[in-house]
Amino acid sequence: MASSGSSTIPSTNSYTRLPDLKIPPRSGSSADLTRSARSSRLGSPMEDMTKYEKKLLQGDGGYLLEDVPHLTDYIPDLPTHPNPLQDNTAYSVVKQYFVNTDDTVVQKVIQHKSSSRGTHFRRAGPRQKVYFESDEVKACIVTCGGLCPGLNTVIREIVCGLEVMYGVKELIGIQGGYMGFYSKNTVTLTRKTVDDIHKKGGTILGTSRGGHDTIKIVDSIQDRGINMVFIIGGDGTQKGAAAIYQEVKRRGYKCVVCGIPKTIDNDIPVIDKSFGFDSAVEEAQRAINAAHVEAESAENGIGLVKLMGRYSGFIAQYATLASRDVDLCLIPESPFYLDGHGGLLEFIEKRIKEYGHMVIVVAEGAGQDLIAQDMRSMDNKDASGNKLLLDVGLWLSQKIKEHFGKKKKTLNLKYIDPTYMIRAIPSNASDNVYCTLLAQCAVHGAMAGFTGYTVGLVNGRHAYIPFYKITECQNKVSITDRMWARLLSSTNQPSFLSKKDIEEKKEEEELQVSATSADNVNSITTRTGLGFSPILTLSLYHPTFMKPPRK
Ligand SMILES: Nc1ncnc2c1ncn2[C@@H]1O[C@H](COP(=O)(O)OP(=O)(O)OP(=O)(O)O)[C@@H](O)[C@H]1O
Ligand SMILES: O=P(O)(O)OC[C@H]1O[C@](O)(CO)[C@@H](O)[C@@H]1O
Ligand SMILES: [Mg+2]
Repeated sequence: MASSGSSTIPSTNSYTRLPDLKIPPRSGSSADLTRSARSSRLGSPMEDMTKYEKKLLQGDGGYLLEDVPHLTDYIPDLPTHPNPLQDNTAYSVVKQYFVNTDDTVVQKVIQHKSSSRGTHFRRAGPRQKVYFESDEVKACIVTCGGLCPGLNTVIREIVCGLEVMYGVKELIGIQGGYMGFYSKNTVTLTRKTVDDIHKKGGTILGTSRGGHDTIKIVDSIQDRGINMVFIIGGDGTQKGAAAIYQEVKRRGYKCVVCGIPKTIDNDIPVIDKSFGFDSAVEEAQRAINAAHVEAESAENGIGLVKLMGRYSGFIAQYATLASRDVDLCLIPESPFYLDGHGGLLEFIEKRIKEYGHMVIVVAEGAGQDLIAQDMRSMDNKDASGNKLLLDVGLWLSQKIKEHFGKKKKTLNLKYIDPTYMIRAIPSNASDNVYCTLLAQCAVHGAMAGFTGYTVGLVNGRHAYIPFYKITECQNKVSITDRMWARLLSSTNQPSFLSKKDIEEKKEEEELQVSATSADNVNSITTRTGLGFSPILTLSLYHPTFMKPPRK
C-alpha cells in the first residue's frame, strides 16, 4: 500500500493546488440547508443534471489528467485535518504511506516513442490531509442492479475501512437499492455486524432495479445528515450516482458521492475488470464441465451452456478460454447466421461428425436479432430500462434439434442454464482481495474530500475516475481484437463474418474510440509555460443526463 513516491510528473504548485480550486456554487453553499431554504433555492433540477463538469489538466508531451471533483470545488475554505492514519500503529511503519499528490495513473499503457502521454487519472489511496473529522462523518452504503460475487466483501471493507482506519462511528446501510433511500428503513452497520458477510453471496442490503428519483434520494441524504454516500453498482447505477452528485453539488451540500463499479458482465469501460468477474468465470467452469461430460457420454451429444452477458460477452469469452472444452462460443458482439453454407448449423453438423460430441457456450445477449425475427419480439424492458432478453439457449436448442430431426440424425442435446448460479456465489479469493482494496481506496478518497468519482483498477493501479468516463460507453468484447482471435483459434470455430463485416466492425470500433478519446478534449485545455496548465473546468452536455432518469 505504500506510495511508490516515484511520480513521473514534475511537481508544480499549479498541480498540487488542484483541490483548492474555487468554483462559486450555483446557489450558494451551505452544508445545512433547511428543507424550505433548499426548495426555495431549487431551480430546475433537470437543468443542472443535463450538464457535468470536466476537470482537465494538461502537461508536457500530451499529458492529460482527467481529474475528479473535490468538495472544495463548490465549498470554499473547507478546513482540513491531519489524516488519523498517521497515528495508526499498523500503518505508521509504512514508508511513504500517503499517496504523493502528483501521482496519476495512465489510461493506455502501451506507448510508442512518438505517442502522446495521453489520459491519466488521479491515483487512489490515503492523503496526508483529510476533509472530515472522524466524528463528523455519517456514511451510507447502497447496492443497486443485479447481484455479483463480492458485494458483501465491498460492504464489509467500507465499514471496516471507515471504522478501523478513520475511527468513523456512524454508518448505515440503505436497503433495497436506490428506492430504499425514500421507501425503506436503514440498517446500522458496524464492524461487528459485517464481520462474516463476505462468506455469503448476494448483498446483505438487498438490491433493486428502477426507482432512481434523484430529488427524493438527495432529500433523504440531507434529511438523514449523511455526508458520504458509497454506491455499489453497474453502469446504470453509476449514471444514477452521477445524477446524485450533480444534485448534491447544486445544493452546495458537503457530501461525498463515491461509486464502486459492480457488474458481472464486465461492461464498465476504463477499468481493468470488474470485481466478481473472475469468480463468475470460475463458477461457469462447473457448468461447462458438466456439459462436456454429458456430451461426451452420448451419441452425437451436444452440451449447451447459457451464461450471462446482456450486451457484452466477456463471461462467455473468458469461460470458453479457460475451459478448452468449448467448440463454439456465441456472444452479442459477434453476429452469426444459422442456415446455409458457412452457417452455424452447418458448423455444428461438421463438428459432431468429426468428434462425436461438442460443447456450445452462448451469452444470453447473443443472436437476439435472429430470435426477434423468429418470434415477433415484444421489446420488453425491466424496471431500469434494460431490454428483457429472449431465451437464446432454448431457441438455439430448438433450432439444432429441428435441424438434426430434418436430417434424421441422432442428437442428444443437454441444455444447462446456470446464469443465476454464477452470480449468487460469494467471491473467490482473488476477488476478495480486489474488493478489499477497492473499498479501502473508496474510503481514502472520500476522507480526502474527493467526490463524483468511481474507484477502479486501471492497468493494475487503483485510480479515481470521473463518472462521465465510465458512463459514456459500455465495455464490449472487441471482435477485431487479438483476444477474440485467440478464442476463435482455441475453439476452431468460424467467425461467421465476411471480410466486409470485419472492415465495418473495425470502423465502428475506431469511431467509438475516437468519440470517447482524450484527443477530443485536448483542444479545449489550456497550457502555460509550467509543466502543467492551470485547471480548466468545462461544462459539457452529456446525453446521459439529457433524459430524465429511467424509472
Ligand atoms: N440513466 C440513469 N440515470 C439515473 N439512474 C439510473 C440510470 N440508469 C439506471 N439507473 C438506476 O440505477 C439502478 C441500477 O441500474 P440497472 O438495473 O441498469 O443495473 P446496473 O447498475 O447497470 O447493474 P447491472 O446491469 O450490472 O446489473 C436502478 O435503480 C436504476 O433506476
Ligand atoms: O434478472 P435480473 O436480476 O434482471 O438480472 C439479469 C441481468 O443482470 C446481469 O447479470 C447484469 O446486468 C445481466 O447479465 C443479466 O441480463
Ligand atoms: Mg447494467
